[in-house]
Amino acid sequence: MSKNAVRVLVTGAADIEKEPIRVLVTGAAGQIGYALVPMVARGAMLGPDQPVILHMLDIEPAAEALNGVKMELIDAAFPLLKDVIATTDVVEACTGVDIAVMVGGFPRKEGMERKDVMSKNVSIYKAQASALEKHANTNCKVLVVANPANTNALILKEFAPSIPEKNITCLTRLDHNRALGQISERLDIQVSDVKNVIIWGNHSSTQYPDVSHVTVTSSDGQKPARELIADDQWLRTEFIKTVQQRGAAIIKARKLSSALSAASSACDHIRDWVLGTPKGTWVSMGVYSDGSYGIPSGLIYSFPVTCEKGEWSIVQGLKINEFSRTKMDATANELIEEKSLAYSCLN
Ligand SMILES: NC(=O)c1ccc[n+]([C@@H]2O[C@H](COP(=O)([O-])OP(=O)(O)OC[C@H]3O[C@@H](n4cnc5c(N)ncnc54)[C@H](O)[C@@H]3O)[C@@H](O)[C@H]2O)c1
Ligand SMILES: O=C(O)C[C@H](O)C(=O)O
Repeated sequence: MSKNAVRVLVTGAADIEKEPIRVLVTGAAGQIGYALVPMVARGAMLGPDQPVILHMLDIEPAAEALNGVKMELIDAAFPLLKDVIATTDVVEACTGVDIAVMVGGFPRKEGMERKDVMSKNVSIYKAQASALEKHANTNCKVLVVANPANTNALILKEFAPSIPEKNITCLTRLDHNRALGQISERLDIQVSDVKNVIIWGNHSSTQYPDVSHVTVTSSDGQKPARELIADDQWLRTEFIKTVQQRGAAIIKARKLSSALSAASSACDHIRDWVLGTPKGTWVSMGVYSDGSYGIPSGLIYSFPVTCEKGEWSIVQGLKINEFSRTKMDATANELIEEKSLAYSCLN
């Protein structure tokens, strides 16, 4: 049977293998790509019974390394991995994909701000928007990881007008997970017992990690994290700063930007989007603003969302105090500035 043929393996009356889902990873020869593709092939993104076909894109200078990644994927003999396409041709990479994880681009190096990588990256996202629009599946879900992630996603949305705007998102789940991690460390509890942090805004040092609604599961039920931490000064200063600056701290320590945590969080983002968020839990996703919470539309902004049947919805009705309002507006203002800078880079 050819690898591309739709397989229906009937091994027992009720045992029918699902059709493979095609997942594009751009920048697949890079460090996030190298961590991400085995996670996808193992089922960490789409579930342990979901076959996948990986489409890996990189640029010509990385073609040999990309082929090496393909060789390793074959060598790992992942049962869920039905085929691997490794290419430097953007059309071949985008054709027929159901999920696109856009990691390709230039990472920030020590001492650089995200704005420094803006001009290199937004032009890549403008070009790849049209390839996705023309060649991906109509309902393709897009996750932009490469920085500046929110603004790259916005450029992709603007230059791919026929992709539904709800299908274009950016990664702030890493920041969300970092905030959960900091709270669990502070309280010396399991991270799985902490939920409902919010990352508002930009995946940058202006993001606002908000603990106002975080709860902790303990033997006597759910308790607000704020009450258990009992140190508002820490929550308003050091905690926020640590989460905002975590990317820079990893770069300082590794001399490379975060990769395994970024790859794992990208899997979390797509898994929850496609398979749904657990009841009573929300996650943070960078999505196209509809004006909720007074955030201007026309920006890709991180909100708390729940997901069901492959659709995200912004959690509504949360109380916003004055401290939060100021921080939410500051990060929105940075995104407005980034948007105009991005357009000036494209002109
Ligand atoms: N949103 C987040 O939470 C988050 C977290 C970590 C890193 N990042 C960002 O993710 C991106 C990738 O990081 P990395 O550490 O893997 O970088 P990397 O340099 O190791 O890999 C990037 C890869 O992209 C490739 N590439 C460059 N231009 C391309 C193009 N036009 N098409 C396809 N591929 C192209 C490069 O050849 C390279 O292999 C960076 O922009 C980084 O800042 C985002
Ligand atoms: O901060 C960076 O530039 C890398 C990445 O976005 C991160 O958050 O780790």
